[in-house]
Amino acid sequence: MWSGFGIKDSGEFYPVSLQFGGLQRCGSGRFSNVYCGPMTSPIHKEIALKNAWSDTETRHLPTTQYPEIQILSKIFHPAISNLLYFYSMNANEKTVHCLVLDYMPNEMARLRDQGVKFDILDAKLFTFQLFSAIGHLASKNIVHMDIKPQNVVMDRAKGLLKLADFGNARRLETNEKTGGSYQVTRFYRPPELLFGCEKFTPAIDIWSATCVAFELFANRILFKGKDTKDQITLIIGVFGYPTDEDIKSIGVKRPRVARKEARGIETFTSKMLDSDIYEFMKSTLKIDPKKRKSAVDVLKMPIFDVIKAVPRKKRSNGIEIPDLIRYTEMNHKRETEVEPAADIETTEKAEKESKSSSSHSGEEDNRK
Ligand SMILES: Nc1ncnc2c1ncn2[C@@H]1O[C@H](COP(=O)(O)OP(=O)(O)OP(=O)(O)O)[C@@H](O)[C@H]1O
Repeated sequence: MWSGFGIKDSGEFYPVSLQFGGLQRCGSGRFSNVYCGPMTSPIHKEIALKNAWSDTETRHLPTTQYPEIQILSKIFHPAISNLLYFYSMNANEKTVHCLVLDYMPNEMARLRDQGVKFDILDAKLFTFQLFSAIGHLASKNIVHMDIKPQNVVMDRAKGLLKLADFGNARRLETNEKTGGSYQVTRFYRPPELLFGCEKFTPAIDIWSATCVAFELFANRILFKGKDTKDQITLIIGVFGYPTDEDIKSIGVKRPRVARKEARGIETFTSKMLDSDIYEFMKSTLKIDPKKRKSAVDVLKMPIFDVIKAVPRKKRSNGIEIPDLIRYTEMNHKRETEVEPAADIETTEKAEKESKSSSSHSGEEDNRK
């Protein structure tokens, strides 16, 4: 039994006792272990438990103020691996923040590495969900900042997708700088960051999500640069050297790479014959982030008509396309169990109890 917190619709936390069945490790990151299995109390549900720690200035923060928890407590959407509960524990003199998240059985990057190919209908279905997730984030002034296949989890059989890993996500109003070229995994990094711009904008996620969508449609990585310069060269090879207007709008110096004529995204692959797919990509892969279509506008494009068609189409596995009608709504209510009224005293008590608990699996003790 763990003393942790639930999250109210308002984003406030309330104390709650948490219990799990046998959890198995199902993923890991540089500063996290992820376990999957059943939660048995206060609700019965398959969950992913992310045990995360940090080696930066955030390492002594109380769990309620841990940035990933702060961000996740402000969002809730069916295409996001939502934070359901959280608690903390001490391991090796570190605070380990334990996030109870919506679970999905497949990671997109692993499917890709296993050679799984998506047909056009499924690629559209998953792209629609990815863009509805970032539409929700933009409506809450949040930028994910690390959209890539490793952070996209799916239930491939049911045709469902969720965006995961909010460890790099930022709120726009904080006015922090992005750190330019070092943010967002290289293949998915938009031109403005490659050129050294340090502003956060939701358009960063639009570029990255389109690169992920391209992988769903074409089964290969769009821009696989060896380093920052090579990444810029590959992008310029398709869209041409940035115009003076683009450079001025982004507010950076001209990139020092050879000038190239634009080949255009259509010539990049001959297999994707559906012109709606190119229209979508042309509207989101713009060098100037201000010219990229927003996620909400992307969701209205003809590429997704087939996903919205009634009666719902059957996918190649014989299962109907899931009902995504509510995905374009940006305000979803959290499905909470009983919500005991949280007063400050009980919240502080739960945090103390939670901190004094020992490691969930012991593995976090051995990782630095
Ligand atoms: N909700 C989930 N359902 C299923 N698996 C998940 C879920 N969340 C994360 N995982 C798995 O755990 C892995 C690591 O999770 P996550 O990316 O959140 O950790 P991280 O520490 O931020 O990783 P990194 O260091 O790569 O940024 C994911 O790549 C995925 O395989």
